[in-house]
Amino acid sequence: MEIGIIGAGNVGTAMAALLGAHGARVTVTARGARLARIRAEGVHLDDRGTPHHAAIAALPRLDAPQDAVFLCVKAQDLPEAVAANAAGIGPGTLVVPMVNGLPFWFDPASAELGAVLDPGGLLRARLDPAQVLGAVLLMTIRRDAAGRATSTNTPTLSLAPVAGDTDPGRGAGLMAVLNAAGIRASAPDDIREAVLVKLLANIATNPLSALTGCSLAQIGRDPGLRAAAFAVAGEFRAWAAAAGYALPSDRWLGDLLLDAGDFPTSMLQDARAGRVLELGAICRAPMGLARGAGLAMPCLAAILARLEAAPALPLPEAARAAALAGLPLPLAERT
Ligand SMILES: NC(=O)C1=CN([C@@H]2O[C@H](COP(=O)(O)OP(=O)(O)OC[C@H]3O[C@@H](n4cnc5c(N)ncnc54)[C@H](OP(=O)(O)O)[C@@H]3O)[C@@H](O)[C@H]2O)C=CC1
Ligand SMILES: CC(C)(CO)C(=O)C(=O)O
Repeated sequence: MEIGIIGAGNVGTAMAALLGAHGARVTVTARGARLARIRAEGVHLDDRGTPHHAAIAALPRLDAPQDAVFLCVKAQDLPEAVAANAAGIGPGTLVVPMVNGLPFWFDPASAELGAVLDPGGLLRARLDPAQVLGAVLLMTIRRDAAGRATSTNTPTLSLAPVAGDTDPGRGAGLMAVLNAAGIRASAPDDIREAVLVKLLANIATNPLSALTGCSLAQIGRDPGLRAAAFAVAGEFRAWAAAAGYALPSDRWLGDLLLDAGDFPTSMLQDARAGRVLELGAICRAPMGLARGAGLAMPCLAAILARLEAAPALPLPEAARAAALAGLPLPLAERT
């Protein structure tokens, strides 16, 4: 099986190292200095103390159809990445967008989602829903200046077709390759519900971490930050309940924060590096759906307004308390 990995950031590097080190035929795409370094040194992952290294093919863009392609870019970069790698995606290629947030395939009929997640309609035009496997990745990954990745929890991937009429077994071969590489891959009963469960963690923590510079465990330990995270989670859960999904409790979220330790969320990593934040898929798309259902998300809206008004991100520690003051928390979350 030929596997293409588009994007050699945190997720792409970790996937390429695990798959490549376990004998899968992998080609990764990268740009500039990162491409040169992968060609010279391969890809490296330290997975909870176990090193994985693979010398794999690296190209600026895929040049031949693959059996499966993992899209390991930020959600807002998906259209450009798919267009640039069109030669690697044939009609028989399985396409796996490894993005956080609401994915473009979540509700193809929603114009509201399309406007945020696939503004030019390129993803819907180029990708047949029957070839897309929805994915939810549970992994905490970061990289050092040399591009070597470190991950601190068991790599766990939920994977399933997104179109109702696709053979649910499609992707079974890919699943076997992933499991052989130590990635715990399985098919959830409902891939959309799995997306929302992960999104509960992201929507509650990523913007808050980018604003304040705090890790997941810091958010879990600090009463003010935790209250804000739980307030956003409550707003999101209310929309999900109206849409027919029961999401896990604040207790689940609190445990996740403390278990994750001092991990800087992917959005905090972006804020520190001055990169575009993944706010469309993680915040604006769900807010749009909630708005459409007549539900407001005032605490999330206030955090977004503060992110937009911040002169630089994350805010210095001295400015943290002022940034959190006056957030519209429900009574239950006020300390
Ligand atoms: N970090 C984590 O622990 C986790 C992240 N996620 C999610 O996974 C997704 C990927 O995140 P992550 O790996 O952290 O992101 P990174 O920013 O680390 O990596 C993104 C990669 O995409 C490349 N890229 C950007 N635009 C394009 C393009 N147009 N064509 C080709 N390549 C492109 C970048 O290359 P360049 O550097 O050249 O710009 C970079 O290598 C996100 O949705 C994130 O939220 C999910 C679970 C955990
Ligand atoms: C680890 C986690 C769940 C944090 O919210 C994540 O997915 C991210 O950092 O983007």
